[in-house]
Amino acid sequence: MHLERVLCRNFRNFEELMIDLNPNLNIFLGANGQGKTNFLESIYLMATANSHRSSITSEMISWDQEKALVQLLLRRREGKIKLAMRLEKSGRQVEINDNPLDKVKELLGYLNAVLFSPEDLKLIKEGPSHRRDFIDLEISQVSRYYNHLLNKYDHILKQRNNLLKSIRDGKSADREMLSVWDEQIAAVGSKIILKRIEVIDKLKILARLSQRKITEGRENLELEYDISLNNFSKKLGEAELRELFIDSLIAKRDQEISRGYTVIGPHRDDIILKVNEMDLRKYGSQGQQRTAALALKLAELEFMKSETGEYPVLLLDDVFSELDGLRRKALINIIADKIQTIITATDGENLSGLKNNSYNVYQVKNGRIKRG
Ligand SMILES: Nc1ncnc2c1ncn2[C@@H]1O[C@H](COP(=O)(O)OP(=O)(O)OP(=O)(O)O)[C@@H](O)[C@H]1O
Repeated sequence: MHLERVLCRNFRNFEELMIDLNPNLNIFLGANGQGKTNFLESIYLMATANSHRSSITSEMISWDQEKALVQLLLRRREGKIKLAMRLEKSGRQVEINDNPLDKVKELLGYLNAVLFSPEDLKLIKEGPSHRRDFIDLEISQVSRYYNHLLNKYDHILKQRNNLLKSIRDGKSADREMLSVWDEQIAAVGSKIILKRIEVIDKLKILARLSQRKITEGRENLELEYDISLNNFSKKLGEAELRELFIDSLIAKRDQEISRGYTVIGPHRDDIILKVNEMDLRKYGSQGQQRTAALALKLAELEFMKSETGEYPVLLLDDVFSELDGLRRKALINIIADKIQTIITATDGENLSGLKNNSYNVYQVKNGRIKRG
């Protein structure tokens, strides 16, 4: 798939912007703070229905305005699609081919995009929530049903936590109601866990391949789902996993009541990353961590291709200056003509290897973008 046109009106520092993109490579150059990341944000917002920088709609609207619009023309194998998001301080509305959708999340699955930015090192270095978000966002882009499960799980978790707090604080003694929530959280949570494991099994093969390629066979990257339920075995089917989930909740009853929240479930799980059998987060060098972040992103591209039959759009936010020769080469080889890529950089210094393709260059200055 590729984007043909991006239109932004009163989005961040863009008053009115209409950019026609090259189906292969697009390079956006500009000094710091001119609007390069804002441009990528407008695209990623349409892929994930959320900004990667802020969940607050009003922050994306130009400061002196009440409303903003982002509109994309997308070409997929089955034809052209027009996606639009209208942002107002009170919320967002989305449209597909000029037809409004009921929920913003229904935008998921039309535009698939992979974003790689220096921030992605957090995926390796920081806490489990970054890795959970990574896997959840990735699956949500190819499965609206999975996203629906996540929303349902969040809702059940909140209700269950409220009840646990009330019991702890002596405001409620409704332990029977707790059993009802146990059933519900286990039913939805088991589905989420099984899907994550299935996807991680695919990703680990792809990421391992990428890591070996980038390091010329020196590093083996491994990914493993780290589940918070005791006695879990990969052989369990959905019904058995649900039973195990409920039993585990019952075993944790006193602990959960004294803490006032749910201590096990997919919201507490993690992904363990190892290089050559060593825990990457704790012991990996900066270089190994950067390579793994890149390998995961490359795996994400291939995973989406295998799920949807088309490569997603690749957004690279100022990453070339941070990559060494080998990693840069690996990324350039992947991009080569088959994936529409949108790159931002402060200058073209590290991008020379890319320019064999057909490409457009744009200059970004103070919220204006000009080709050439
Ligand atoms: N809601 C908004 N309304 C108007 N301007 C905004 C808004 N949000 C951010 N900006 C402006 O956008 C600019 C930042 O743009 P952006 O983050 O795209 O920078 P960049 O070109 O990617 O630079 P860098 O290379 O430093 O990342 C800043 O000048 C900021 O003041």
